[in-house]
Amino acid sequence: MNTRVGLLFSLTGTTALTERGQCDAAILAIEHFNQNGMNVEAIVRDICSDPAKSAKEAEALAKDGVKVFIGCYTSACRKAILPVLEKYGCLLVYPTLYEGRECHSNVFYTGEVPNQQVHVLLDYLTEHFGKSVYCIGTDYIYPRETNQQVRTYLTEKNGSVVGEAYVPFGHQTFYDVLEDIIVKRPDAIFTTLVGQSIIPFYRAYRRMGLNPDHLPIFSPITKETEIAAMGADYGAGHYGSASYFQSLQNEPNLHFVSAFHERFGAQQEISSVMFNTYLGTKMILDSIRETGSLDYRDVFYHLSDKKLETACGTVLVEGDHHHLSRPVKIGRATPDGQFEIVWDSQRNIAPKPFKEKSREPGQLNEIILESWGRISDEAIVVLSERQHIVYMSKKAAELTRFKEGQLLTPTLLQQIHHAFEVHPYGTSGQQMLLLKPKPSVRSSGAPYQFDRIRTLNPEYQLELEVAKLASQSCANVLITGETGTGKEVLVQAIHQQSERKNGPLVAVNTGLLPRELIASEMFGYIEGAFTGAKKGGALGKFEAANDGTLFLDEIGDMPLDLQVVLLRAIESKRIMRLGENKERAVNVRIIAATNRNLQEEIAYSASFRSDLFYRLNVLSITIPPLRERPEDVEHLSQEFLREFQTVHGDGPDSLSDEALQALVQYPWPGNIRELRNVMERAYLLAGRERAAIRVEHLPRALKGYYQRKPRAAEPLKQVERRMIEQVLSETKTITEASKVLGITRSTLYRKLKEFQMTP
Ligand SMILES: Nc1ncnc2c1ncn2[C@@H]1O[C@H](COP(=O)(O)OP(=O)(O)OP(=O)(O)O)[C@@H](O)[C@H]1O
Repeated sequence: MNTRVGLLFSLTGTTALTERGQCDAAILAIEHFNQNGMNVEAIVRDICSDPAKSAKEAEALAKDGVKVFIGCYTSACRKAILPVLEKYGCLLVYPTLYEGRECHSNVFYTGEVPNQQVHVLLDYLTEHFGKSVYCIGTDYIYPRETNQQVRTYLTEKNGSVVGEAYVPFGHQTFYDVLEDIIVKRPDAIFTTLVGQSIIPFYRAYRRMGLNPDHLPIFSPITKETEIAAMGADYGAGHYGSASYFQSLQNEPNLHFVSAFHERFGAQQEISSVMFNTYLGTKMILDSIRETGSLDYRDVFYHLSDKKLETACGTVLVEGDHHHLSRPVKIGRATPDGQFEIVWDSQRNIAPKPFKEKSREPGQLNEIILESWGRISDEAIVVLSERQHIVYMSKKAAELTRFKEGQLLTPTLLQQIHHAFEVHPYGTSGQQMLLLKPKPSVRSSGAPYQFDRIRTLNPEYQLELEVAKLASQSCANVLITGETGTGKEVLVQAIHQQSERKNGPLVAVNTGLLPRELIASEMFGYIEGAFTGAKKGGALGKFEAANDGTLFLDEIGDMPLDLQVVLLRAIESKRIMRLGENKERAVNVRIIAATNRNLQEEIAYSASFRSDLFYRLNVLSITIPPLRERPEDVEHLSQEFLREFQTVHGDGPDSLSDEALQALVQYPWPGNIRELRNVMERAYLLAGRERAAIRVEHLPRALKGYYQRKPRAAEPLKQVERRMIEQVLSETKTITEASKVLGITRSTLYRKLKEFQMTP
């Protein structure tokens, strides 16, 4: 057999560190193959970690009759040569772990895919260290795709990615990223850095005094070769996963290691990508010899379902997509640069290059959506039929704390409507929401005044008196009330009637903002303060509200450490922009709002600081939920009908008795906001006649309340019990349920006990 094989590896360039060993492994496999009287010629081409060069070199060799290629370490290089493989009918042995989602007819994949390597690492990590992870990677296809899968996988396990950073190929300084990691306090770091950058990253980690026992680094890439290059001390204690480790003590491996050392020197470390290169080269050459054909279709047909005993255990070629089923291990690096096996699958793990994410199938084209979401500045959220978030664009992730896989409960949906202008697309099946932040400065437009806030409820009337008093003072105010009860409306009225009415009213919703953005949103930053900081810096909400009112919505969701900073700013009336050490005086009046019981949180879970609470709670106003003031339902509904006449044109101007009865008896978990939405829907359904809204115009959930026993017959406790039951059935954990219900976990547990319910 006289065959030429093109070895496409980077012998120079940023990934040469790893690829040189792969090239040696391919050469060794070819030499071993030739020992049986064969004559395969290896033609080595340096692709310099450059996709364009990879395609150029591959094409030149293919034109010259080369049919078999081995290499192309990065996914970018692999994808670049696919058109060449198709054009000239060549095959590629791709011997590197990668992100999956590919099954090309001309490629034999002998590296691991995420379910064989990344998922096992995450399982181990979450079991032993915790569920919050910081992802760092080189900025190209593999790390971005892999980290997306990390995010999805962790979400399924109720974990989270608390930070994510990408650096260009060859990046050398990591102190900024490590500082960010320290601030975000993850339980572990997950790195998909490749090439030369791996070395300074692990070294900087050590030099910053971090300790692998408390904050270990997990990597599918950093193995014996990379650890040898950085110095074994720097790698010790960190984790990697693969099917193969040099330290495996089985016969085939002892034989392989000794052959390798004999050929390339005893100092040469052997990593899994090198073993996978040796294995792939050997398997493909054996197959070519056995079929006597260089046609990739014959070769793959012959290889399909082939089983082989190897140094990493039994491997099996999955015929329909040319990936390997294999056992997998997790290793912890030891001070001698090797890996001690801490976990072993002990059985084959089948490759799932297309493992569905936890997404439900739908009509929206995922690929288009993902590319659009990556490049556009739109905040896009896609909901499944069952109201789970199945996709979020980069911008949506930046602007909200939502996670893919999360259930968008009615409460959360209402919060979205509160903070964003929401443009929905699609009515059945999946629904796409385009979110545009509402302007935070609310002094323009037609803000609410006290005369528009009417109530027939005596308790609320007293609270409104306090609110009017508050508008005449400059004391801080804390407004408590369930979502949609009209807290913001009240803030507008207070501001409008205060002496600051000509100044701005600026709102910050700390409940929706990702944790890492809260400080910069509130206090602003200077240019260069952090990666991604805007040129010229940015003004924070405190400064934007100068001489006006700052409305801190969802204050109960503010992380504890930021509560300290906020308290300092409120007390000193001075703020410091991020990255600057100059203090600036600010003159703002603070009105905070929450739907939680902060006193209970202080007492039971210490999740809110009492000093901040007392600083904010100088004047406190509680808005009763709508179900406790059924006397307000009728006049609010009438008010909405009048409003819709102006907005939508002619339509119904009254309510039938039955419809009103249903409205009065319904418990209104979404309060006035929900009532407004229900009325708008009914208004549009009822048509242009000036008739009355009837029960059939109401949503299904409300129809059942018509002709029920009067509300008084359904005690409040019963309503409470029913709501808890409903939320528990829609959520996965007590923490999630308590958030949706707007009460603390301890309160929820108490109520479960009281109602004799099990979570
Ligand atoms: N007194 C009222 N009269 C008419 N509409 C009202 C009144 N109070 C609230 N609304 C309407 O109800 C909706 C919710 O009000 P608002 O945003 O003030 O509630 P919130 O308590 O701040 O909600 P969240 O807790 O979700 O932030 C808005 O559409 C608002 O216009």
